[in-house]
Amino acid sequence: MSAQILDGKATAAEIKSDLATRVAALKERGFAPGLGTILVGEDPGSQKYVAGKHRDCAEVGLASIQRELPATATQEEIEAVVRELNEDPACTGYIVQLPLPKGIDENRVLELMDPAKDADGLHPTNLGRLVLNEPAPLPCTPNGIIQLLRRHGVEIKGAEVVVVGRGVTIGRPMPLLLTRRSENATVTQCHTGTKDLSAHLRRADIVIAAAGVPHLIKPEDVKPGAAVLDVGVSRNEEGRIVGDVHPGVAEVAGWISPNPGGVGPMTRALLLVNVVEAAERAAAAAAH
Ligand SMILES: Nc1nc2c(c(=O)[nH]1)N[C@@H](CN(C=O)c1ccc(C(=O)N[C@@H](CCC(=O)O)C(=O)O)cc1)CN2
Repeated sequence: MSAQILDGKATAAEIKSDLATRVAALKERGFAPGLGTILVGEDPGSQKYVAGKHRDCAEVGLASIQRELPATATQEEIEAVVRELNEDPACTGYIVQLPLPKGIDENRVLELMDPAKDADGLHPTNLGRLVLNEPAPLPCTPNGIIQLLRRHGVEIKGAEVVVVGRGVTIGRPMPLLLTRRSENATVTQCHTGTKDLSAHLRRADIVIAAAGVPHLIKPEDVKPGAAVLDVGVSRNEEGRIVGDVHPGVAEVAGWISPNPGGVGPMTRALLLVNVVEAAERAAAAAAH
């Protein structure tokens, strides 16, 4: 068997094309949404992701506002930029690129953001709204994974899903999205403390691998026909991405997301969705 591809690049392109039409409609009504980014330090991966977010903005017609600080920036200097974007009317949504340099209290920075401008859905208020089933911007990677599965016709309802990882951007929020009534999946969350990861994986209809451990998921761990999403980003000596999923898994799985070209482009597209949806809500509120 050779798995079908969950093509994130093509799916993200479809989403962006729809967003371009919606942004043009907002502009005609006098609303010009803009995405802000705060990047601290010179991590090449983070620089690349942020550059990609601004390219996407240009593609769909969103304004973009970039703030860059050196790796030596203090907590106070970063918080000053957060306050500035909270007040800037041209910036209708923004993100703080993670991770922040060592020594910076990431949670304090996220908590200082205006939740109404939180384009990542990672502010504690918005994560709380998600828990309470209230409308909120959804965390971009988990939402990107759901959209990727839906658009390829992979059945989520009733599926046994194993999420490997418990980080703030993917592992923690992923089960919250999957267990909403609209998805109705049954989720097992695995992590470094899980005793027999392989036993959990072999039962899964859908595997979401976000551990950051190169080739952690082997062909013998995967149930034949399962959908396997690789969100792991490690780099080899040449700087190339090595995912959490061993290439041999493609011979066993029914569906597989390439890495790169799978979940990454979806993360970026769903970020734009959050910005456009917030602007559409503001436009609707102004009309009443
Ligand atoms: N504030 C946030 N920080 C981080 C997030 C996040 O969602 N919000 N997630 C990751 C990084 N990330 C988004 O910021 C991200 C990761 C990967 C990609 C992407 O398009 N990857 C390409 C490959 C690019 C490459 O060659 O390196 C792909 O998968 O095809 C976009 C965004 C951590 N930080």
